[in-house]
Amino acid sequence: MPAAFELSKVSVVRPGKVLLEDVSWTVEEGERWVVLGPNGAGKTTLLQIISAAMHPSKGKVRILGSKLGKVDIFELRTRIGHTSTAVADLIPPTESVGNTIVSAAHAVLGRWQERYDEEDYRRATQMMGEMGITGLANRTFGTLSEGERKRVLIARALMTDPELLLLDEPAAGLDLGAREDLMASLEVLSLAKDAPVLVMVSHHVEEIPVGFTHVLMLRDGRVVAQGPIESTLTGETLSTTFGSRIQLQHEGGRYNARRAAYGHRADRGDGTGEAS
Ligand SMILES: Nc1ncnc2c1ncn2[C@@H]1O[C@H](COP(=O)(O)OP(=O)(O)OP(=O)(O)O)[C@@H](O)[C@H]1O
Repeated sequence: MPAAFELSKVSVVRPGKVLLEDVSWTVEEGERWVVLGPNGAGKTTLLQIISAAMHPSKGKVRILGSKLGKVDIFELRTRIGHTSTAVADLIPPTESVGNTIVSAAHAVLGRWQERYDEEDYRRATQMMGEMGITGLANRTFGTLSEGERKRVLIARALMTDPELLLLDEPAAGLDLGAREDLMASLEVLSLAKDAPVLVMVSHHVEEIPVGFTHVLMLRDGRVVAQGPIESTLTGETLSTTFGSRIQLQHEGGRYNARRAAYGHRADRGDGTGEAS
């Protein structure tokens, strides 16, 4: 089976600024990745590359078996789900939740006169169930809380049964309860056998749902570390990525991080920490 996507020595350069430098990254079927990094590290730029929204200045990109530059990107994009605040901003506030989700079948934002069949409605209902928002079907998008909107966007992105689902900071701006509700929905999704390959961008280890398998850490456009989350996400790699001595704890499949107390080594956290 080909990799879900493969980046080889990818750089993105803009006048006076290197956004990504020499990034090589392969993601296989069945993997769930979190991309961590501080503000300005290049995370959104990386998602733009793998969503076929941007071409690199240098390097090679293969997405879902096709080489970027030699494939119909409009066809390719229909196989990729993408949620971000930019997508949310395009949804008319008066659109119902049900229509916001079902209209993904025609790749439109805001329902007009398209026709949908039984299967479209069945799938929209199923996705609302999976994201725990069935009760919101008749509400308008503009009246939803931030947490409810995030789950509607994910249900919409899942509507077309994408092979690759990209989540750009899905928990940003959520309160603790809404974040944990979203984490529960993402945990169900990440553990589902038929789920798409998942790539989630975040600033916070607390926002990594149970079931995520791999991590890529970025700083100043360069990869600090990447690999299986258990062995790659450590106090040491987090400290290098965020430029601060960080202590990591891991319990019940979830992570939390804080500044390392004086005398603690910023090392892999298993709840004990080590004095140096
Ligand atoms: N067209 C451009 N020209 C110059 N610099 C750019 C351009 N687009 C993005 N940048 C810069 O590139 C860097 C990486 O941006 P990007 O949005 O990918 O980072 P990010 O990791 O997603 O950041 P954040 O966490 O703050 O959203 C930032 O410093 C940004 O200001």
